[in-house]
Amino acid sequence: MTLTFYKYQGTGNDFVMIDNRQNVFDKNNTKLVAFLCDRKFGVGADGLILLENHPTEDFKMVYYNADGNESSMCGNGGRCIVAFAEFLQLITDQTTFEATDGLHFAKIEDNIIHLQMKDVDTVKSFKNHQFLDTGSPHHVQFVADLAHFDVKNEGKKIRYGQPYNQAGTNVNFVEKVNEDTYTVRTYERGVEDETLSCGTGVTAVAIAMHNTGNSVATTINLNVQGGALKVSFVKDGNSYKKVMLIGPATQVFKGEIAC
Ligand SMILES: N[C@@H](CCC[C@H](N)C(=O)O)C(=O)O
Repeated sequence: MTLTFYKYQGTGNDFVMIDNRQNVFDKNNTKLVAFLCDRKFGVGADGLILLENHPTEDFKMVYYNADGNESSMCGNGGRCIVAFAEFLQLITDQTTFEATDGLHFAKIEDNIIHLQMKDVDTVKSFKNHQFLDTGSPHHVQFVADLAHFDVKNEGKKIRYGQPYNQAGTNVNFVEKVNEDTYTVRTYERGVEDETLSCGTGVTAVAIAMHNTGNSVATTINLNVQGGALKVSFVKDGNSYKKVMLIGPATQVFKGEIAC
């Protein structure tokens, strides 16, 4: 069988994107997803995303990590699928779609995707880190000299260590640039490596920085390995609402692969 796919990237977090409105894709084939994401034997990507029909909203997003398993929300993937929906002429400049963590509103302004993320009601603070769920689970921790930090090995220890164990977490290492700007490097669960950017990760960092009093700003700039993102939010009591992940999403190429 020959499969038509598109490749997208959002600040360097890259995805195989498939239009599955005609149910062309074998959704339970973990090995096929892992093969397509394999950088040596397949297309190569951090994850694979299916765009599917939805009974009431514009479309449905189904997200798989590079290891082949369906996973929780992907923020950069969410921005990329909005760009893909516009490319397919399913939407114009705004949309509501369903992902694993619920409905997401998004708008496109000057080619930049503004994706609303789920509300965050709980930020758990520990001595050296914070833990929160922004659609996916995130450990947030300051480190010194982030540019030379061993993200892969230190991230892996935390991801598989207590209290996360096998279910795991994504791990974000952070350095402050100024009051409203941070540099972030992320070890991603399901990729089991550092990625160039993680959308739910920078969202978690922005909220954690506000929650811990490191920033009073409600729009935070995040520098990642693959570019720059912004996260804005409104603090309402103990909750973070109207959380927006803002940044570019680009189609890289279209292809066909025998599988
Ligand atoms: N790259 C993503 C996060 C994808 C999910 C994550 N790997 C997990 O399984 O928790 C993003 O941009 O948010």
